[in-house]
Amino acid sequence: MTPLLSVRDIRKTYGSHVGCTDVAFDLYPGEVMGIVGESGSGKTTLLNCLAGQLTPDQGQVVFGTREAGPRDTLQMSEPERRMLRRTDWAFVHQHARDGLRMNVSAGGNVGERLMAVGARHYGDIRDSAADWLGRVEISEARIDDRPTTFSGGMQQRLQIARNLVTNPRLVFMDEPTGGLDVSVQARLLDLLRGLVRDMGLSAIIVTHDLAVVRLLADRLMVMKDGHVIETGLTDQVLDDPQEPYTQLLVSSVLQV
Ligand SMILES: Nc1ncnc2c1ncn2[C@@H]1O[C@H](COP(=O)(O)OP(=O)(O)OP(=O)(O)O)[C@@H](O)[C@H]1O
Repeated sequence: MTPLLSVRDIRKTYGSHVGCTDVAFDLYPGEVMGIVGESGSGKTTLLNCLAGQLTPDQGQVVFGTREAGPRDTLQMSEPERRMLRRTDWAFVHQHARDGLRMNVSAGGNVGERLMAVGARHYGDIRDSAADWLGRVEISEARIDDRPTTFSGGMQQRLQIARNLVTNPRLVFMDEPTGGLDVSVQARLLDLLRGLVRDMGLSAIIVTHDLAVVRLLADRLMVMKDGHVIETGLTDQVLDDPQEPYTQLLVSSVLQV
């Protein structure tokens, strides 16, 4: 099987400080990769390099595009990358306000993504938006309301609907359940797990919450000081960690 994403030799420094280095892995279609590690280990830096939001100092990120097959996204022009972000890629931010347009209605937030990929028929767009609101457990009656009137959990579910409505090939998620109440997190996680399974999503999820990767990720990368120090199947890494650092992480001794 051809990988959906092939990452080679990624390095990103901030001056003399290493953000992440020596990162290489393949992600296959339908696979969910979790990236875990304590605060400052380089998770977000890596995710942003992979998602084209940060330019690494070196490396390759070859992605299987729908339109033109495998392409090194780091060699693309900015307009090409922008197009990818609107079509094949999706990015779920930790803070829903970073991924939503807060002064546009819930239906508009979802419909806008469809229009960006060419949908023009108002009735169809509204129907899809209503359908997606239902899929993320937001009442259709709220379709004309702005996200500012939603709870944090609802905003996050709306952000997920906005991201998934166009059927992206790869979803990047940065702490998707972070900053929410514990009970809200559990519900969101459950919803995400259902969507990942039903849609056969390919995703890369950064989190410090091992419960999130336990439920969602097929494979794990553990990061420390900008390096990937352990990789493997999620259950294998969490149940039988090989590296002392991973053992600390799993036993919750580290503050992550
Ligand atoms: N814009 C920046 N300028 C300088 N150093 C940075 C910058 N962004 C991140 N770093 C440093 O790079 C390292 C990796 O940071 P990064 O945010 O990727 O870690 P993280 O694992 O995502 O942490 P957190 O879970 O707290 O978000 C850290 O030492 C951080 O201080």
